[in-house]
Amino acid sequence: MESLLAIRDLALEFHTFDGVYQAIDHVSLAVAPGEALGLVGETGCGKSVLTRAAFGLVPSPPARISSGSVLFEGREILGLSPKEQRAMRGRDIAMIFQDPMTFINPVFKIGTQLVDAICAQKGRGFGKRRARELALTMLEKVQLPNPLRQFESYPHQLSGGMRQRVLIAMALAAEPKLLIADEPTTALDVTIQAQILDLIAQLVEDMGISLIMISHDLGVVSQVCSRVAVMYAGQIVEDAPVAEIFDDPLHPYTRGLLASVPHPLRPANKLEGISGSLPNLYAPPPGCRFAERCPHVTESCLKGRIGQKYIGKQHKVACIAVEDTMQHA
Ligand SMILES: Nc1ncnc2c1ncn2[C@@H]1O[C@H](COP(=O)(O)OP(=O)(O)OP(=O)(O)O)[C@@H](O)[C@H]1O
Repeated sequence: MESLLAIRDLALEFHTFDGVYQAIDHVSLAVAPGEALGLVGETGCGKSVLTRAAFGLVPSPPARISSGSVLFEGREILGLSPKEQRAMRGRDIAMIFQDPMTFINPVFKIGTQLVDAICAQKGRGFGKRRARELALTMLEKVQLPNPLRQFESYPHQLSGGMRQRVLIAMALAAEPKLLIADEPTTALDVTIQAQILDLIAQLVEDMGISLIMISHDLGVVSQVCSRVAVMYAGQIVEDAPVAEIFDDPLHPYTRGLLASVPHPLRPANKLEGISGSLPNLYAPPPGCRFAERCPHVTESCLKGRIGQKYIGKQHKVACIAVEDTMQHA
C-alpha cells in the first residue's frame, strides 16, 4: 500500500553557540493510510523534532535539514513554500499536545473557539450556523458530558481531561488525514489517561485517520497503535508491529524500554530501566549511538554507521549483534 507519509533519510541539525547538534540522523519512517504508529523513546531522543521537522515546524535557523525527503500522499513537503506548508498542515494534518492550554485561549468560551477554528478551515466554507452544529457534534464525539453546557464554558471551568477532549474535538473537526498526538496524556492521571487513549483509538479508527502517537511509554502506545518505531539519539533503532515489539524485542534499547514498563507483579522500585544517558550529539560516536549503554557491545559496534535491516517481514532493527545472532541461528 502506498504510504500516506514517507520520511526518507531525513537528517536535521541545530546550529547553536555550542556547535552543531545532530538531532535527527538519516531517519526513514512511513505511515500507511489509517495506520496508528507509535513513536517511542526517552526524553530528548528527537521524537517531537522529527515529526515537527517533517511538516516544516522547526524554526530554521537554528535548525537545518541537511538531507532527506518527506512525501505526503506522494507530494514532497520539504520543497513547499512556508505558505504552502501551512495550507497543507491546516487541511490534512492535526496535532494535539500534552498541554491543551497551549492551544486553547483561556479568555474565550469553548464553543466560540471551536466555531472560530471550524470557520477558519480553508476550503470548507462553513458559516457560523453550520460550524456551531459541527462543533456540538464534535463535542459529542469526544464524549464530553453535557456538550451544550460545555459549549458555553470557559476553559478554566473544565478539568484537564475535559480540556484534552476539547482539543481532540478541535483537531478532528477538520477531518485531517493524519493526527499527531505528542504525549497527549502525560499530564493526566492514570484513569483519565486510559479514557483519553481509548477515545483517540476509537476516533481515528472510526474516521479512518492515520495516527502518530509520540510517547516515552511503550505501555501507552501499545493501547492505541498497531506498529511501533523506537527512537534513540536521533535514529530509529527498531520498527515493528506492537505484538512483535512486546513478544520479541530485538534491539537492546527496546528491551531496556520494555523492562521499564511498569508491571503489576513488579514493585515500582524494582524497575530495571537503562543505566547511563544519551550520547553527546554535538560529537556523536562514530558507530552505534547506543553502544556506551549496551550490555552486548562489541568492537564492531564502534566502527561505522549502523543501518536498519529487515529481520522479519515487517520487523526492522539497527543492531549488528542482532544481525549476527540471526545469521548464525
Ligand atoms: N530549537 C532548538 N535548538 C537546539 N536544540 C533543540 C531545539 N529543539 C530541540 N532541540 C534538541 O533536540 C533534541 C530532541 O528534542 P525533542 O523535543 O524532539 O525530544 P523528544 O524525544 O520529543 O523529548 P521529549 O519527550 O522530552 O519531548 C533535544 O536534545 C533538544 O534539546
